[in-house]
Amino acid sequence: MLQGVLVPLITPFDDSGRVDVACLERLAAESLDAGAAGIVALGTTGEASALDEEERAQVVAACARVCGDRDAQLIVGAGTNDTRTTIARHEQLAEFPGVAASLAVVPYYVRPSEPGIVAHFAAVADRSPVPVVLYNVPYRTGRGLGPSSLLELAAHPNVVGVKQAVGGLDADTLRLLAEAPASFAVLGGDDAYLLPTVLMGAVGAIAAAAHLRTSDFVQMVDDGRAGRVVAARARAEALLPVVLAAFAEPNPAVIKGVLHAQGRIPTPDVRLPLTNGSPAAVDAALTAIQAGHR
Ligand SMILES: O=C(O)C1=N[C@H](C(=O)O)C[C@H](O)C1
Repeated sequence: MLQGVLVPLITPFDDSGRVDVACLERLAAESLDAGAAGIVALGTTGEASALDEEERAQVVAACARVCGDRDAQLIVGAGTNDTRTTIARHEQLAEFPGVAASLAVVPYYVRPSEPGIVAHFAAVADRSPVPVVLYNVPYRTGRGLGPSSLLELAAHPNVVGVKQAVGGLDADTLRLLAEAPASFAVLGGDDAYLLPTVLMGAVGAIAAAAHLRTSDFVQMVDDGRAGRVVAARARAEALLPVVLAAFAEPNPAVIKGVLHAQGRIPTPDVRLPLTNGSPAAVDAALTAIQAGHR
């Protein structure tokens, strides 16, 4: 079963704007060595929508190599806003050994009905060679899934979890956590609310801010899952300024700026329509990271 902290890796670009595969492998290895249970390739943070097919394949192959070496969980973003394309992206995952699951976002832009979204995911899960994790992120997609639809999909044998990112710990999420079968992994997807979500039953998290202070995120989630509430809360409070700073501008601009300032990636560049993190936002994040180490 999927569990623990998974880092949705940024995609590093070199000076010529190409994907820096060696750097990506290093970042994946650093995250896993710091305690992350796995990696998400081609997430929002990985700028998947700005990569072409060849680049996407490079990223998945690199992450599969590192996760394979370390026996770590690899989830690969494969959702689009069209059912046929989403099925095709899922079928391509059969070429990569060791993919634990796909991450399939609620179809964005077209604003389907909730039954339409359920039918979309059922069609994808029917055909996918790997288990499917739903990605419920209404503030990005314009549409979301309520608890009844999520629980209906949780009964599909090839739907194994959800990354729940609804902008808070709301009553719908509490109902989902209370009623989901034990085999269905609810993963927190809002970095600021990870601990409360874990305390109410989530088994892990997909958190972009875990690029920074990875081991603290891992410890916080471990403590939360084990019921060590005082320790977990202290760590969550210490990490909150890091999370707020990381998301002060559109993700992953600030995280890339920080990783570049730390010498971990060759450029801080994101691809348009995103723009690079401002120096002020990157400095504020570096200060927040440093403060938590004191
Ligand atoms: O790429 C991801 O997966 C994540 N993306 C979210 C976003 O950019 O909205 C943030 C979350 O931490 C993980």
